[in-house]
Amino acid sequence: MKKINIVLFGVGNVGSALINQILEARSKILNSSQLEINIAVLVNSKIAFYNNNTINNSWEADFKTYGYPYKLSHILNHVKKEKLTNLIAVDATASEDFVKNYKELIRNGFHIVAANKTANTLSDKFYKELRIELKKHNKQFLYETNVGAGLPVIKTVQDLHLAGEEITKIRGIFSGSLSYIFNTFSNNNKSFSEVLEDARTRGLTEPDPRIDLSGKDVGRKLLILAREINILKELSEVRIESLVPNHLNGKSSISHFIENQQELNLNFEERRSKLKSDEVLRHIGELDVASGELEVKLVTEKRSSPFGSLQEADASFEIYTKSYGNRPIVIQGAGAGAAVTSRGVLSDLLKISEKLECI
Ligand SMILES: NC(=O)c1ccc[n+]([C@@H]2O[C@H](COP(=O)([O-])OP(=O)(O)OC[C@H]3O[C@@H](n4cnc5c(N)ncnc54)[C@H](O)[C@@H]3O)[C@@H](O)[C@H]2O)c1
Ligand SMILES: N[C@@H](CCO)C(=O)O
Repeated sequence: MKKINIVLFGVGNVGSALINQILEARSKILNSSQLEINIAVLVNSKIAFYNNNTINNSWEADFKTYGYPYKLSHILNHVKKEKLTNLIAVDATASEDFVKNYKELIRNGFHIVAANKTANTLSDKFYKELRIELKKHNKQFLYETNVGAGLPVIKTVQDLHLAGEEITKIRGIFSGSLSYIFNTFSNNNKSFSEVLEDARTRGLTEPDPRIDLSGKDVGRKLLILAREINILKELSEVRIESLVPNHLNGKSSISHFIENQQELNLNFEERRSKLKSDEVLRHIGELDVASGELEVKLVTEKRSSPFGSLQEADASFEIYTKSYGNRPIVIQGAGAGAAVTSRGVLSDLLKISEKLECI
């Protein structure tokens, strides 16, 4: 019998879906894998709820009622005091600041599972130091949902690379958010801001939708895959076409952007009016290994092409390698959404637990 103790940072779309999936799957996992999953602490940006009993369906009310203003040091003291082992920190925040805590968490016995892409896309220096710290403390760090949400993209690229397969190019619709937005926008008469608002309220975009529209989210994913195959780049080196006008960029608040998002309509209306009846807009990421170029752009595709015929929030990744020649490995499916993402996080948790000691 094994038990893992999770501290969940980020109780938003993905974090909440994860708790509900764990509640639903917990007894099945206990029976099939002799693994008990305990969510020891729930944390959002303000409060932490220390769960001394088994978490149950009233977790949301308990979190609000019994949550205390939180400090990381309190959480570290709590897990020590309670002698919790097999600790895993889940980062389901979108915070650039939070990842600065990873090294401290590792030093205090935590493995890490991250949906947050930030830790893998800060400087090359941070990227390498984090891996040194993990090795030093014999801790694991899994982040499959960083690219393609629940789709097995990172593992596939890692396995090919590890086996000595030469990856030559990765090209695709990297963003489930923008896939949904441009599928919908190209196929009806709704304004761009209406489509964007619909995607946001369905939990399909980043908490700040400008992270998607500016191309930064796809740029991050390209960088993550590039680093997996030893292409040492910085985010600033990715060539990105931003779809956010300067006056609505990251320097203003999210609510200011949302209040003014109709200002995007004119530009996108113009792009849509230029489409022929057999064409659609598609947001593409490309990593060319030979040139070392990483590029993010909005293009026009034929409706009948593989990318043009994608539906809903589908992402699609074409991985070109030496052995597969000009017929790439294709990984395709929903590339955004809380349910598919949290399932990917849960799968990472189970993978980590396989290597942990029984207690
Ligand atoms: N939604 C998807 O389809 C998807 C897919 C892949 C990856 N992700 C990633 O998952 C993460 C979460 O996305 P989401 O849609 O659930 O976001 P969200 O905004 O709904 O939730 C984020 C949560 O993090 C909390 N938080 C912020 N700063 C914190 C801090 N310092 N400490 C503790 N908690 C903090 C917030 O209070 C909130 O509860 C993001 O990094 C996103 O990129 C999402
Ligand atoms: N913005 C992400 C989903 C949330 O991380 C994507 O489009 O893949």
